Amino acid sequence: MTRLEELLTAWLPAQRWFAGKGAAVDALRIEAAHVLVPGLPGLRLLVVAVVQNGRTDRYQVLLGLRAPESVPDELAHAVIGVCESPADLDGPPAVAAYDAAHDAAMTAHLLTGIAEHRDVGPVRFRSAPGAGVRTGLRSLVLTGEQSNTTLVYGEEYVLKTFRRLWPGLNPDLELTSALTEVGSEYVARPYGWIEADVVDPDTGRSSPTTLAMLQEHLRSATDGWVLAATSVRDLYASPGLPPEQAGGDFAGEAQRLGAATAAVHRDLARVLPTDVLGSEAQARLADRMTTRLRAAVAEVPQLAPHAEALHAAFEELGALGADLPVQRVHGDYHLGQVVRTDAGWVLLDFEGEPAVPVRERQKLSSPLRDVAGMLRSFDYAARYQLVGRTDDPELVAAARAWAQRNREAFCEGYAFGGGVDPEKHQVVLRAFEYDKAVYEVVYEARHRPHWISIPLDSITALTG
Ligand SMILES: Nc1ncnc2c1ncn2[C@@H]1O[C@H](COP(=O)(O)OP(=O)(O)O)[C@@H](O)[C@H]1O
Ligand SMILES: O=P(O)(O)O[C@H]1O[C@H](CO)[C@@H](O[C@H]2O[C@H](CO)[C@@H](O)[C@H](O)[C@H]2O)[C@H](O)[C@H]1O
Repeated sequence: MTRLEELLTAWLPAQRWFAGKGAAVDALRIEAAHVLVPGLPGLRLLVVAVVQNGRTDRYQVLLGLRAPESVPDELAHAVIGVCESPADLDGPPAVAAYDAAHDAAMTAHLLTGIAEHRDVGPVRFRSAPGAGVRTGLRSLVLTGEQSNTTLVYGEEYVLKTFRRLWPGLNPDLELTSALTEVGSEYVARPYGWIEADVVDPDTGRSSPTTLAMLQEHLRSATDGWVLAATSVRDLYASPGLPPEQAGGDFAGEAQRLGAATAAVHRDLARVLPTDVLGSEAQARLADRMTTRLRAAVAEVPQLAPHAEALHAAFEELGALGADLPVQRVHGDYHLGQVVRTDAGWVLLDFEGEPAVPVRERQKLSSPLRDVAGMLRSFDYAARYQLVGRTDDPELVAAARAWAQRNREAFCEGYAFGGGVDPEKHQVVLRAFEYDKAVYEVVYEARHRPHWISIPLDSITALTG
């Protein structure tokens, strides 16, 4: 009979959050299978090690096991397959294995665990100091293009389960907690987390690793990407009109978002370490960008014609000379990471780039890296409705005008909100924008090949 490992080998690569798309799975091991609730062996938290091209990545799977005939219809879409029963499961010889994130009867235990500070073997459930956590709420999985899996409990909480596991405290929990402690109005309050000790393959040591974060659910939130996309759609529906006259103008929001971003950067610099990069450190930063560019060109050959121009921009950063202030930053900032609530903009997902080890993501960086991320996102919002239609010069000009207007508004808001004026730091800003666009080309090649033209077209336009 099929083993669970075989089922997972077929299932994992098909998941949106699986990072190793495009490469074959050479081996898969279940490194840990924690029964989360004593007496409930049908709910397990798996740490699954996946070997691809000699590299091992670890993923978290909340696994449900039931007798095949007792899987209810509403869980049919979550079934991974039927496999032989684990030795410690006192039940039928064959069980249906399914993604228990979709099973509200199972996920209720996660909330209870957090509320009760449970320790279950090496898995620790914790609530944030002073946070009372309500239990008995039903969860639903948020759908969407995500690197993780987020559950919404009633109207109260979201529980973000980190799918790809990197040893260490997840920056999302770390930075959101730090900002909440200083009373920032621009983040959603964390209520708790789940962690376990996971072995760091590089050091062989086991370190506490964040598995999930429980956070305030922002009920009135509208995704920044959705708002921006609506504005672009309005513009395309008004041929010949400039963005400021087209209705649905986004510039006011972009400006407020810039100010909110500056406030968050200011708070992060106040409560967490800061430093200044001198010329040698800048040269190393530029070298890292070049290394990433080389790897990207090897993976996506369409980048090759632009490599020289991109490299030149990185070298300019390396030779900057003037000191570069660095601090903790968001690290993967874009319109899908911000939501507009009744009270204003709120920043989410301080996790950084999920494909980068947590150790790297905890390093200090220039806040202009986040600014560059958001400017790239304006460019994405302007271009994505043009995929396959770039031969319409009027629409292309409208897209350019929209991105430029919102870019200026965001930078103005950022400077007004107390940040440096991004437009006065062109060399740094450009290098970060190019570096992000290179990252995006690889990201799209792996996850959304039909969108790869978006960053590639921007790189063509940016590098001339
Ligand atoms: N606290 C929250 N309140 C309301 N919606 C949220 C909250 N956290 C996340 N979301 C929604 O879930 C989406 C994905 O969350 P995010 O943290 O960015 O996960 P991922 O790392 O998987 O992209 C966000 O774009 C937002 O729409
Ligand atoms: O939000 P995540 O942490 O999952 O970030 C990853 O996925 C993002 C896409 O969902 C990706 O962002 C890119 O696409 C966005 C539009 O969908 C665009 O606004 C961003 O500018 C662009 O970078 C992000 O890079 C990736 O890490």
